[in-house]
Amino acid sequence: MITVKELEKSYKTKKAVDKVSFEVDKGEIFALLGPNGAGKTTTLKCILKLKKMDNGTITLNGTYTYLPEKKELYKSIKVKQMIEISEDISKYFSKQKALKYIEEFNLPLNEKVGNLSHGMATLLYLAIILSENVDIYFFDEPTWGLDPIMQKKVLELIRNLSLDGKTVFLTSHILSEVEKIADKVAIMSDGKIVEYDYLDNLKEKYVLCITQEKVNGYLYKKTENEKVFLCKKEHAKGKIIPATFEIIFEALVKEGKR
Ligand SMILES: Nc1ncnc2c1ncn2[C@@H]1O[C@H](COP(=O)(O)OP(=O)(O)OP(=O)(O)O)[C@@H](O)[C@H]1O
Repeated sequence: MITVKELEKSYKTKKAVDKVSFEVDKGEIFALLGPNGAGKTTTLKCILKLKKMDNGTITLNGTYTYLPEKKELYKSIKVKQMIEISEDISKYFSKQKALKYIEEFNLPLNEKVGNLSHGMATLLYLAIILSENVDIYFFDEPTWGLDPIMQKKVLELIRNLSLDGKTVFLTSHILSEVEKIADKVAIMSDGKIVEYDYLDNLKEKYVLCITQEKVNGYLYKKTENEKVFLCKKEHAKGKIIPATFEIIFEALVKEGKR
């Protein structure tokens, strides 16, 4: 549903996205991960044609909607008017669904959007996006600023989209939530993709090993008399222990910045 090949984008002298390629299939949840400034939002904006890419090819097969990183909405209107406006401007929007989400998210229909808390405004934006019947859903940091209960609910709703055959592209900093829902991930560091695979494969592929020998991998930690490496299973030496997704992420990002 989404194909990105050799995408490049620079801001003046800063190469924000450097030859990024990946594919997302129908019904998949794909997570683009990386530390602050890695190039995730720029990649997403190039895909959505909100930014002009310098090089590369992008193919999008289907209708789509987008939850931006900055969740800004009209402040002076009420929540229920926001729903009515959404119905007017999008042919894919279901008012009935939106009202169901508004209730599920405990949002006050008669409150002005400008009076909602940061988390409530995010939930309103999510209610609108989730009420669009499209093929592909793009979410830039969908659970940013939400409490743990709402975070869980939103993750479940995103998971349900894929169970309905919808395709999901999300960016996130929260690895534990990505681990719960993503099928496939790409880890970005300094504009480049440093790892791209199905999440299950990724966790199978890497281990930590503690040894004094030289290892074909990434030095994760060093103490006085030991070195801990993250490496692919076939390169492991010494004492081998499983690597968590968080450790894999940290080691690959550190290496990517070198
Ligand atoms: N409009 C812009 N002008 C100049 N540089 C920019 C602009 N937008 C982004 N950048 C730079 O491009 C790089 C990638 O930024 P981007 O917002 O894509 O990262 P990100 O991975 O989404 O980060 P975060 O997780 O903090 O949102 C950063 O170095 C950033 O400073």
